[in-house]
Amino acid sequence: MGRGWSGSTGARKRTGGMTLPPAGAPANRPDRDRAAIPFPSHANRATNPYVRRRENRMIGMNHDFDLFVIGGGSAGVRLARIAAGHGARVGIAEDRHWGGTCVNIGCVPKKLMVMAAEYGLGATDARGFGWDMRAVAHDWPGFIAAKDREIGRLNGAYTGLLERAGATIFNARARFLGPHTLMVGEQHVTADRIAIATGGQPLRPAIPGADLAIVSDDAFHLPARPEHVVMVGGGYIAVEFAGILAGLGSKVDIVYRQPLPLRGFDPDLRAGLAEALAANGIGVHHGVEPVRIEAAGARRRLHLSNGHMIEADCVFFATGRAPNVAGLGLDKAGVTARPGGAIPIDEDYRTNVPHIFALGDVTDRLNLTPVATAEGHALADTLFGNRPRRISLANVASAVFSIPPLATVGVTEDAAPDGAKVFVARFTPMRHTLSGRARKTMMKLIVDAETDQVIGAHMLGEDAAEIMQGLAVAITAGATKADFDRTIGIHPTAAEEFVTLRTETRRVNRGGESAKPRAAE
Ligand SMILES: Cc1cc2nc3c(=O)[nH]c(=O)nc-3n(C[C@H](O)[C@H](O)[C@H](O)COP(=O)(O)OP(=O)(O)OC[C@H]3O[C@@H](n4cnc5c(N)ncnc54)[C@H](O)[C@@H]3O)c2cc1C
Ligand SMILES: NC(=O)c1ccc[n+]([C@@H]2O[C@H](COP(=O)([O-])OP(=O)(O)OC[C@H]3O[C@@H](n4cnc5c(N)ncnc54)[C@H](O)[C@@H]3O)[C@@H](O)[C@H]2O)c1
Repeated sequence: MGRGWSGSTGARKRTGGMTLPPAGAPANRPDRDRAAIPFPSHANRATNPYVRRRENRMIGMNHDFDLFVIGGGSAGVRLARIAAGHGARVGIAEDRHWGGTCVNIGCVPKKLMVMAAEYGLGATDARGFGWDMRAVAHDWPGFIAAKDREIGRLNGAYTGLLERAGATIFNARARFLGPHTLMVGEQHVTADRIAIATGGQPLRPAIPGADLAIVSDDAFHLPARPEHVVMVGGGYIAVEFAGILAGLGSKVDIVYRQPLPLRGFDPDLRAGLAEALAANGIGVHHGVEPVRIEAAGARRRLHLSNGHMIEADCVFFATGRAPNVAGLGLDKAGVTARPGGAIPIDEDYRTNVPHIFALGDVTDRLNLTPVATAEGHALADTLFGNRPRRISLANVASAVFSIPPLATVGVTEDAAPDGAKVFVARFTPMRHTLSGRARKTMMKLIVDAETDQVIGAHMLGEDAAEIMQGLAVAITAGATKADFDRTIGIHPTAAEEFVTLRTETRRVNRGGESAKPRAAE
């Protein structure tokens, strides 16, 4: 390379064999996290056909790197370490936190916070099982410190993974100077190929006083739990943090524009979640928008489109995210982006400039960590692993870690083909027969009437995310309702309901009303 990668960028490089956790992997599963992917790094360079081909032809040898990745989040880290493992000369820049949104200010700390809230609610529920739980109190600063220690451990794990895979890491911001040239911190770097994996950031509505609100980035480091919070938005983050904060003892109001939360999810899940929010003591204000925020000392007044005002300690915007492209210098490289910043790509993650790729949230397709990591892995295998492949975004399961959680895979009832069969079960889960908590579980299957294939599965209730992962395998494999019916359940579980749904609740009827009334549920 002819240059030393040290100094102001803080770049480091080490090589060696490697095992590692996937981005966002829960840290309490060390054995599973140690994926059996060896990274003999430079040994790979001798045997890897891509490297041999490239070195034979000397393609790209006048550039510093075969691949430079901008962004060390879920997509970028996976791409960089797999590409380096295939023997490519890889550089990667991250200017904020290794592991990106998911590890630092997203999935992982959020899930720890959900768990914290669930312990408190569980302690209350335990009374129904004979436990004396009089002294239940939560130590917010203690919990945040414990959470931060775990996130710090994961940050170190990510840089370690990259270094041991043989990638050169830069603790610096990168921007384009030209199609093959980047400014990384204070250094010029050139690369044969460049991947943009810069993720996204929270959006604030353009209303007066918007800066008086917090966004999800702030919520992970609040010095104290706000006593009263107004969540604005009805999406993933709004309902997840409403559950977290209410579970930890805050008074919570949630304000959203639609009649129900979680637009795009199955209508029964949405209705069930709205009921669950209210049952958790959350004030639900639907069909309204925020119009302005004003400060009243340390308190905040949120004025709404219906003329009402809510005064609280904190207004929390969870009103969507926008791709991170500001200051990237896309124009210098000739890369085009859509008006909101999303970078359009083809099926092989190529932007309009063939040697520049984009993946993960910056493309604003399906903004989930497992999608970002799968894209990174597929791109690395395609470019450097002699294994061209694409991933399918059909039947990607997802979960919302509300309290209770919900999870989904495949089509919703709204999107199901005419005549599809709908099976619904709604019941009080066993634990709440004794806890006394007014909480229902809802499960639903949607079956194609012609092929008998199960084309959608939806659940609201405890363990929904854990249960749905297995159903996603069945649906991806094309399981039919007859396959579900011949599967013997595990008793006593809630999950067994998915294999004992025998009575059709209704049919999708695009011509008018559903064939059977919803009351049949
Ligand atoms: C609160 C919250 C909760 C979430 N929960 C879940 C969940 O439970 N499950 C799930 O699947 N998904 C969840 N997500 C979504 C998930 O976090 C994202 O889909 C995922 O992180 C996207 O990965 P990425 O690599 O595309 O981007 P990111 O993880 O955002 O990584 C991009 C990185 O690029 C860096 N960067 C940006 N510009 C530059 C530059 N010019 N130079 C150098 N570095 C740069 C950024 O600092 C960032 O670290 C959640 C998101 C949020 C906000
Ligand atoms: N469990 C998970 O997998 C998980 C969790 C959190 C986030 N995520 C990802 O992160 C993305 C961002 O999450 P999010 O909750 O911020 O976005 P979202 O798109 O899920 O929801 C945004 C909400 O804000 C509302 N909104 C937008 N502009 C508004 C305005 N001006 N005034 C009032 N309301 C407005 C929308 O109607 C919607 O209800 C998600 O779409 C998802 O891809 C995933």
